Amino acid sequence: MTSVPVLEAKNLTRRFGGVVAVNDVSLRVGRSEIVGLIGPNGSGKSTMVNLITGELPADGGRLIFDGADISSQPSYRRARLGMARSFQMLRLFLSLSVEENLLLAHHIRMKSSMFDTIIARRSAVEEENSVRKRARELLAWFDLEEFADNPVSALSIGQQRMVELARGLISEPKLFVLDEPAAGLSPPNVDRLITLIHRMRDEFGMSILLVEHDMRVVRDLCDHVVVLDSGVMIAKGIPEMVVKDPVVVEAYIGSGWKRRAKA
Ligand SMILES: Nc1ncnc2c1ncn2[C@@H]1O[C@H](COP(=O)(O)OP(=O)(O)OP(=O)(O)O)[C@@H](O)[C@H]1O
Repeated sequence: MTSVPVLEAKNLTRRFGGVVAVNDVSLRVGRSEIVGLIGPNGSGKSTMVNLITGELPADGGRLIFDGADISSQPSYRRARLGMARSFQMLRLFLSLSVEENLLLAHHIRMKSSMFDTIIARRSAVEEENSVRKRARELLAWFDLEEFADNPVSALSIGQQRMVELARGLISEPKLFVLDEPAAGLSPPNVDRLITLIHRMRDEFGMSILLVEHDMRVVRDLCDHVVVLDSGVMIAKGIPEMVVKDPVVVEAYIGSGWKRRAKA
C-alpha cells in the first residue's frame, strides 16, 4: 500500500555555532504510524522536533507535511495544517481551569481573528460551542471530566500530563509530536499512558512522532524507531532490532544510558 506519508523530513540540518545539532537527518511518519525518535542526551532529538514543528528554522533540508512543502511555514501555520505537540516541561496555564486550557489551546492554534469573530459572529459562536463540546468529550475520554472546572494546579502531575495530551488533541491534529510523555510518571501511569497513546492512534486515526527515553514505552508503542547520536541518524528500524544494534548500544553506553534507562 502506498499512501502519502503524513510527514517527510528530508536532510534536515541545524547548527548552533560550531555544533551541528542535527546533521542531514531524514525521517518519515506514515498514516496512523507511531514513529519513535530516540538517542542519548544531547543527540539532537529536541532540535529535530523543533525543526519539524517550526519553533526553529532549519539551516538545510525540506519538510513535507501531508504532501505539501511546509519548509518555510511558521509554526502557527504548521499547527493550523494539523500538527500538534506536547512538551516535556508541561506548558499548561496552572491558574486556568482544565477546560479553559483546552479552549485556549484551540484558539491559539486556530487563530480565528477578531475580524472573523465580529463579521461572522454566528459561525464564531457555533465554533465556540463545538470546541467546548469537543473539550468535554476529550476530558471524558481521559477520565478528567470531573476536573473540567478545577484549576490545573490542583491536579497531580500524572493528570496534568493527560491534560497536556488532551490540549494537543483539541484541534484534531493529523500528526501529534509527543516530547517525553512518560517523564515523571509512576509505572502504573506509564502503563495507562501506553494504552491511551495506542487508543489515540486507533480511535482518532492520527500519526504520532514520539520522543522518549523510556525503552518500554518505545518498544510497546513504536512501529519504527529512528536513532540519533551527535546529531546524526545512526540506526532505524523496528524497536526490537534497533535496541539490539551494537552501534546503538555503544552510543547509549557511551552516554551513560545504563544508569538512566531500564531496557
Ligand atoms: N539553543 C541552543 N544553543 C546552542 N546549542 C544548542 C541549543 N539547543 C541545543 N543545542 C545543542 O545541540 C545539541 C543537541 O541538543 P538537543 O537538545 O537537541 O538534544 P536532545 O537529544 O534533545 O537531548 P536531551 O535528551 O538531553 O533532551 C547539544 O549539543 C546541545 O547542547
